[in-house]
Amino acid sequence: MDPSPSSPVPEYKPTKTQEDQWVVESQIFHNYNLFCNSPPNLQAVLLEIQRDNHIEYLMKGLRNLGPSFVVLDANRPWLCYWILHSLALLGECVDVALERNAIDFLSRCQDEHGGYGGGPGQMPHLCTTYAAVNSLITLGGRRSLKSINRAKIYSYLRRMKHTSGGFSMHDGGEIDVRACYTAISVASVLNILDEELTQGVGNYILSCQTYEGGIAGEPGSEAHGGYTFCGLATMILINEVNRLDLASLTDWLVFRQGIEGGFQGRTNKLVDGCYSFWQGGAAMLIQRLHAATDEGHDSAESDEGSTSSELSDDEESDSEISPDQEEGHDCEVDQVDSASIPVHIVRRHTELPPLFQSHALQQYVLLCSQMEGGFRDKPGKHRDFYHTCYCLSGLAAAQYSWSKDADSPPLPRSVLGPYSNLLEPINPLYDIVLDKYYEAREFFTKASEL
Ligand SMILES: CC(C)=CCC/C(C)=C/CC/C(C)=C/COP(=O)(O)OP(=O)(O)O
Ligand SMILES: [Zn+2]
Repeated sequence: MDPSPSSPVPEYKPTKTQEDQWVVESQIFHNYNLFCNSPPNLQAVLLEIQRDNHIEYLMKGLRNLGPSFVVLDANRPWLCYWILHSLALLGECVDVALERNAIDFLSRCQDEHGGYGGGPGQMPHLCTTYAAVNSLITLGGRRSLKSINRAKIYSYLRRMKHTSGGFSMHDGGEIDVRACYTAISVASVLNILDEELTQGVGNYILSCQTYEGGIAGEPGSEAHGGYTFCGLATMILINEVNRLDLASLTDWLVFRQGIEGGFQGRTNKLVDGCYSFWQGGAAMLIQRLHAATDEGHDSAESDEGSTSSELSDDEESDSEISPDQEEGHDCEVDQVDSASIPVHIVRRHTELPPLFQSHALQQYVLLCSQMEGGFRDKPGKHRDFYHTCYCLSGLAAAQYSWSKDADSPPLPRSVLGPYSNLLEPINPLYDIVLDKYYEAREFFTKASEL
């Protein structure tokens, strides 16, 4: 039927997001076309991690924080972490002078009542506390680890604890899933996690899982990759992951990978290199949870049959799943030695393939986010240390998401490009390079025994 002249078909007007999507897709596919139409020797170069350029960019950034890290802003512990962790992923150490400078600067950010601020004299904040602690662990060594005042951090975390079960980002600050993650991650890695801190956290995170399956920043908000990583990692660290609807979380997460190869942070938004870690790291955690329950079984069979992702505190008791856990009900935190969970996560490997298209993600990071030094969100954007850190962390998550066991490196087929692209392995729960995590674990276990 002809449309009536009195009601003409409205002119099609794309939304701003659709227009952005077309521009981004055309830029991304331009990069991919360039790659496909290049001779093999050039293709090999395009897929290579430009290690030297990245190291130069990162070292310059570290030095530019100032001889005494005097740049004025509230983000310096974050800058330290993003740069130091990126260097560690690339297998690079910093020299003694820079290391001392970083330790001294971070010590000056430590508040007299506990926690770290964005700079010396600034109010302590959970995000900068997380960034400072992860930086000092990444630097490693006695001097660095000893500089962290665990007793005061514990009292700071207790002060940030809110009656809702969550945490405030700072005195009088907002309560959200980031605050839960940063508080629990710091407490866990420093070996000061106890029931006073974990109480009610699971309920709070659970109230943030949305109808889509992902996790939002606060109850009633939209599911987002950043918060999904934070919520999932927190639930694993407090040993309550079983309470989440992991099936719908997994569905939501895997559909966030776009045809561009990268991940988007939320439905109908653009892909962005930093979600390589927030989504890719979360996918790696879910895969490790499967490994935890699949151990000793045929993976395909147990993939269908397993209903619980609860982690128990020793290898033998892995099969002892209580009827409650079997049905996915609440679990009892105090039965479990939460301190052993982070090691279980990194020790358990699986022959299950990654939950996402690992090569496609690596291709996005290498061909679209990688610059002559540093990484970016997407073509057309500038590089920065945040995206460099999370593109590299996501790349590591993709490379290590398919290895046969904890002690063997990934097979060459898991690594896109030359095998020399392989980065250092991480503990995805904290996003800390694995050998630095083990060093800190040993140090803070002994510190507790004293
Ligand atoms: C450890 C720690 C503190 C983690 C933080 C996690 C994290 C990255 C949260 C994301 C915050 C957020 C709502 C971004 C949306 O930005 P946007 O609207 O610009 O981006 P989008 O379009 O991709 O959603
Ligand atoms: Zn981003």
